[in-house]
Amino acid sequence: MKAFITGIAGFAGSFLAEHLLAYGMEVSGTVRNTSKEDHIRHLLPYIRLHACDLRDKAAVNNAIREAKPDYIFHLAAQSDVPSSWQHSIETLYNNFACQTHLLEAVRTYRADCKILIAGSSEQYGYVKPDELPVKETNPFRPLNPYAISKITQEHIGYQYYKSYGLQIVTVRAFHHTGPRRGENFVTSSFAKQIAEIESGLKAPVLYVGNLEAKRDFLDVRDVARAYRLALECCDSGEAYNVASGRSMSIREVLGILLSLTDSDIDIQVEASRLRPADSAEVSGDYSKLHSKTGWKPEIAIEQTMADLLNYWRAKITS
Ligand SMILES: Nc1nc2c(ncn2[C@@H]2O[C@H](COP(=O)(O)OP(=O)(O)O[C@H]3O[C@H](CO)[C@@H](O)[C@H](O)[C@@H]3O)[C@@H](O)[C@H]2O)c(=O)[nH]1
Repeated sequence: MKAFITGIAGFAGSFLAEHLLAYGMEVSGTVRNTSKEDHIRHLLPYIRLHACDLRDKAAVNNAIREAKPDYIFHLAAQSDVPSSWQHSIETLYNNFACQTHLLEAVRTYRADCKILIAGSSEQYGYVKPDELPVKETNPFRPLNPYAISKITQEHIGYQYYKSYGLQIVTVRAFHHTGPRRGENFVTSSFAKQIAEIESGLKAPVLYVGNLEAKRDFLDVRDVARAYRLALECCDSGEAYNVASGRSMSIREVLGILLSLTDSDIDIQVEASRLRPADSAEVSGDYSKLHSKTGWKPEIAIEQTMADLLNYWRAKITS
C-alpha cells in the first residue's frame, strides 16, 4: 500500500509516517520547505518527499501524479488557534485552497484512492455541559476562525464524496500532544519553559494562559494509529471523533509536568496568552470510531508528559 501524507514533516505527520512504515506501507508526503525536516530526519532513508506548497495547484497535481497513492492523509493546515484570529482570511484561504487542490488532483489522477481529512474538536466550539462527551451529531458552535476553516474542510470533503464519489473519511481529532509538539501549544510551551528553568536558561517563572479550560488529551502516537485504522475501516462521507472520552483541566496537566521536576517554579498568568473566546470544557465520545475499528487510547497522559519534558530537556542541552 502506498500512503501519502500532506504535512509529513509536521508534528502528527512525522508520527504517522513512523507508524505507517512500521505497518509495512510505502510512505511519501509533502513538505513546504525541505530544509525544515527535523522531525523526519531519521526517516529520510525510508520515505519519499515531495517539495510542494499545497496552495500551488500545479505542484499538487505533480505530487499526486508521481506518488500514485492508495491512501492519502491530509494533515497539512494552518493549525494554530491564536494565529487564526490574527490571520483569519489567510487561515480560511490556506485550509480551503490546500484541500481543494488536493481533492481536484485526486479526482483527476487518482480517483480510486482513499482520503482521510484531519478535522478538529475545535469544530464543536462551545459545548453545553449536558452534551459532554460530545458525539458526532452535536451541533458545531465554532469560536475561532481556525474552527470555521476545519468545518469548511469537512464540508468540502462531504461535497467531493457526494459530487464525485471520492472515498473520504473525516476524523475530528481532540487535543493531542507528545514529543515534537510545537512550542506555541500549551503542553509544549509549559514543558519547554520547565526544561529551560532546569538548565538555568530562564528565571524560575512559568508563564501561562487560561488554566481552567478543560480539554480531552490524547497522545499523538495513539492518534496516528487512529488515523490509519479510520482510513482502513471507516465509512466514506462520515466523520469520527478521535478522543479519550474524558477531560482534564490545563491546571491539572501543568500539575503533572511540575511533578516531574525538582525545580521550584512560580506560575504567572500572561495576558497575551488569554484568548477572546475559549471553550470551557471539551471531551469526545469515541464509540463510533471504536465500533468500526476497535481503537481506544492506550498511552496515559503521565507518560505523554514525561516523554514531552524529556524531549525538551534533550533539545535544550543538545
Ligand atoms: N497555547 C497556549 N494555550 C494555553 C496556555 N495556557 C492555557 N492555555 C489553554 O490551553 C488550551 C489548549 O491550547 P493549545 O495548546 O494552544 O491548543 P488548542 O487551541 O486547543 O488547539 C490544538 O488542539 C486542537 C484540537 O483540540 C487542534 O485542532 C489545533 O490544531 C491545536 O493542535 C486552550 O484552552 C488555551 O487557552 C498557554 O500558555 N499557551
